[in-house]
Amino acid sequence: MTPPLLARGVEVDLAGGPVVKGIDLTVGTGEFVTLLGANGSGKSTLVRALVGLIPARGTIELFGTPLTRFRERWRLGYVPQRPGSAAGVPATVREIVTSGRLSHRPVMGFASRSDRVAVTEAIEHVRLTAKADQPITELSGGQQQRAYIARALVANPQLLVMDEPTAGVDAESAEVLAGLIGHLVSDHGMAVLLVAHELGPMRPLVDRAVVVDAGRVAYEGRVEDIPSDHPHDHPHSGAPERIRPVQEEGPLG
Ligand SMILES: Nc1ncnc2c1ncn2[C@@H]1O[C@H](COP(=O)(O)OP(=O)(O)OP(=O)(O)O)[C@@H](O)[C@H]1O
Repeated sequence: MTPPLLARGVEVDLAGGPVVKGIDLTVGTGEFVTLLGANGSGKSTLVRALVGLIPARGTIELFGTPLTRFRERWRLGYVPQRPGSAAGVPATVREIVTSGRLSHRPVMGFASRSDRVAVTEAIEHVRLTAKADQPITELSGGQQQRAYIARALVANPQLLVMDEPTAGVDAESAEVLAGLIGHLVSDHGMAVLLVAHELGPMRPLVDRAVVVDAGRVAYEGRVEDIPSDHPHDHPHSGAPERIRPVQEEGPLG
């Protein structure tokens, strides 16, 4: 079966030089793969290349189609790292989630009844119904992250790519997210690529871990078998979740 994601020999250069140095990665249908690695190892850069946000060399195919020719955007959901709050008048939760249906609509089309139903359901799934019409800026960090996840999920993607969705979010939000993702993987066969420092409640969902070190794959296999000398926050270490500074990056995806 054609995998949702197939990457071979992916290389990315940023201003300072090579950051991703020849990575092979496959995510199969219904498979949950996590990308682990130390800060600055290239995980975010890799996933941004995989979803087409930045240029890369090598082969990247989504559902068997080369990335450059991939048009079925609804099949891919992407939750970027720590979306910053919007400047100007902040959008409500419902508006943000509705924007996730754009890939289902004709250009400039109005939201259909099915769009509205899908949006209401996605907001319910991340348990934000009571906050649906509040500006996103009035929500906690964890609730904001849930809204962005609802936006990624409202199009019913078959591959969901998430960049540290639970970094710095409250425990309840992390649990809600893990429950929801687990349901979508087991009942709908959604594939997941998760960048994480701490797996937390997502850990039981993981099929395969890929540890990135200095732009290369240093380990691939079961989470339980990751050698402890690999430079990442080892899942057995019990280290507290690292709270990282909010990045100056607008919401994408
Ligand atoms: N826009 C950019 N221009 C130049 N260099 C960058 C840019 N973004 C990231 N880098 C550098 O690329 C390297 C990899 O960064 P990246 O964010 O991909 O790592 P990461 O593994 O996701 O780290 P973290 O866990 O901290 O998010 C780092 O050295 C970083 O400083």
